Amino acid sequence: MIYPILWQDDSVFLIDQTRIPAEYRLVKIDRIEDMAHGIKTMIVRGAPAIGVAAAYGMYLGAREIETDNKSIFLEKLAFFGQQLRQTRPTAVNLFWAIDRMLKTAQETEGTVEQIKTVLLETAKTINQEDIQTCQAIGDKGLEVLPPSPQKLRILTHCNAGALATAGYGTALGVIRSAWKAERLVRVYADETRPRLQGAKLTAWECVQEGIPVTVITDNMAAHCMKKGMIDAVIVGADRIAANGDTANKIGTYSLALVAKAHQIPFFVAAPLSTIDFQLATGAEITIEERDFAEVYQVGDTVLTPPGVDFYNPAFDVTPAELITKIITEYGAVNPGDLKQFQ
Ligand SMILES: CSC[C@H]1O[C@H](OP(=O)(O)O)[C@H](O)[C@@H]1O
Repeated sequence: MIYPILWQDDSVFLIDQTRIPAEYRLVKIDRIEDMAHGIKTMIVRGAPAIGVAAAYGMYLGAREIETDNKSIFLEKLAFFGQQLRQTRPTAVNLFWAIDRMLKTAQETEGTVEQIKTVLLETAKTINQEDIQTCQAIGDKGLEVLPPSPQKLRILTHCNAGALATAGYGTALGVIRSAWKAERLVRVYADETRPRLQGAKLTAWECVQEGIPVTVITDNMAAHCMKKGMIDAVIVGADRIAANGDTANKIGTYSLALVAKAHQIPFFVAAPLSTIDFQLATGAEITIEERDFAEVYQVGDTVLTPPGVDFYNPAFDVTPAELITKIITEYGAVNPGDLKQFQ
């Protein structure tokens, strides 16, 4: 199993996802500012993984606070929470995890040192819960995959795998469960410009586990669907609004439109913690805009001439009506039926 975040020897170790597949390198994180940097620079990325990383980050911050006064401790901890909130705006898991750690600290009786101990245990619990949730999503996904007699060819976008979670993955979790159940023949992985999480991370995960994978460029997806090469599309999510509108990696919306045009089922796989009931529709979801260099440069190669302008939204919003089902750890639901979980 691939675990992108590990607690070991009193430190957090992150798989440096900016180095995969060229190099498998662990980064040791001892301070909250380094965890904030790791989230912002996408050493660790993926909505659930960001939440777990933030939970450990909150403990690392708590560990740095030198006071036995609970009020002062909580005040400083809230400041650290603000630091982590400013790393990336779209994945709701980040904010949910910070809030859960703050609430735990506020509600825990005892000395500051005892609270710190409880915070570490809470971060570990959040980590373990996410792995179990992803495994449940994976297995629940089997219930809604097309019942085709032949094994399925599933297209996915970006990386919603073990690397994007605490382990096992959401979209790739369904793919892993389908592979284990001998329901899958091949994964088609969109490379996913501009950061290429599909070509680099999803492909790496599949190769690690012997799952046949074909990497395609994002602009090949429609052609593959038209040629009858794809039986289903499964993607992850960063934030889902109450009406089922879903924010996910840029390019997901166009993939959903193309799937609809070819009458191919389009699934979103995500834990309940990704649903933001504070937002009525996807129009209210903040879309992160990232450094233009991600668009004009691949590795050391600059793609464009001087003098051009850029736009780099990291996510887009797929309207609920383009989503066949949202696969959660409690089962697959229609996008318009999320209120049952509120
Ligand atoms: C398991 S959902 C992961 C989700 O996060 C990714 O974004 P990023 O790589 O920028 O963190 C992408 O939207 C995935 O679907």
